[in-house]
Amino acid sequence: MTAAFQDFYPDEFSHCYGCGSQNPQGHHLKSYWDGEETIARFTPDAKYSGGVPEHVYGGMVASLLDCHGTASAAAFTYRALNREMGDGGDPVRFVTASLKVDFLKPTPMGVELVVRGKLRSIDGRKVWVDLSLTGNDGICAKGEMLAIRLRT
Ligand SMILES: CCCCCCCCCC(=O)SCCNC(=O)CCNC(=O)[C@H](O)C(C)(C)COP(=O)(O)OP(=O)(O)OC[C@H]1O[C@@H](n2cnc3c(N)ncnc32)[C@H](O)[C@@H]1OP(=O)(O)O
Repeated sequence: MTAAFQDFYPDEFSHCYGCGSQNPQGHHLKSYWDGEETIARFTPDAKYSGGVPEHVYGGMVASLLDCHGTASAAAFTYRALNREMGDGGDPVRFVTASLKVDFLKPTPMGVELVVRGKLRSIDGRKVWVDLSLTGNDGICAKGEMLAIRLRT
């Protein structure tokens, strides 16, 4: 089975509620390559409802974009450096500096959501990632992230 980007985060940095393997209460989001883009799939539990039970609340949508975006920034950077995650070199780690979310339509509950990341640009430690979240009837949200590479 293919390892997810998050599987390569060092344990001491894997406590994120959205994607950390060391957080037993968290969502454990997993991000992968899909050609030149990145992809993650997630089906929120019914307790993450928005105004009505049929819709997912916006914080969950933003959280999925957030975690997939930083993982994608790391993956894009490894690829740009012609490196592999887990290659034994200095780990490439990112945090979110800025995340803009456009909520285009309600996100449906009870279906698998698909989150995609596309590299816009890499400028030194700054990586811009374009994000989208799709339900069963098209794109529900779009995001723009500026991720910053942590100094090692
Ligand atoms: C840890 C590894 C695993 C992580 C996995 C889980 C991640 C899940 C996603 C998250 O939820 S991350 C948590 C939410 N994010 C944070 O808590 C980050 C808080 N902010 C910081 O720690 C610092 O502000 C940050 C590391 C982002 C930047 O501080 P630095 O001192 O390293 O860099 P600096 O302030 O010099 O900024 C670097 C460049 O980015 C630019 N920049 C920083 N913040 C910006 C911003 N908000 N908007 C636009 N540009 C920004 C800044 O202008 C500068 O541009 P230039 O190089 O061109 O001069």
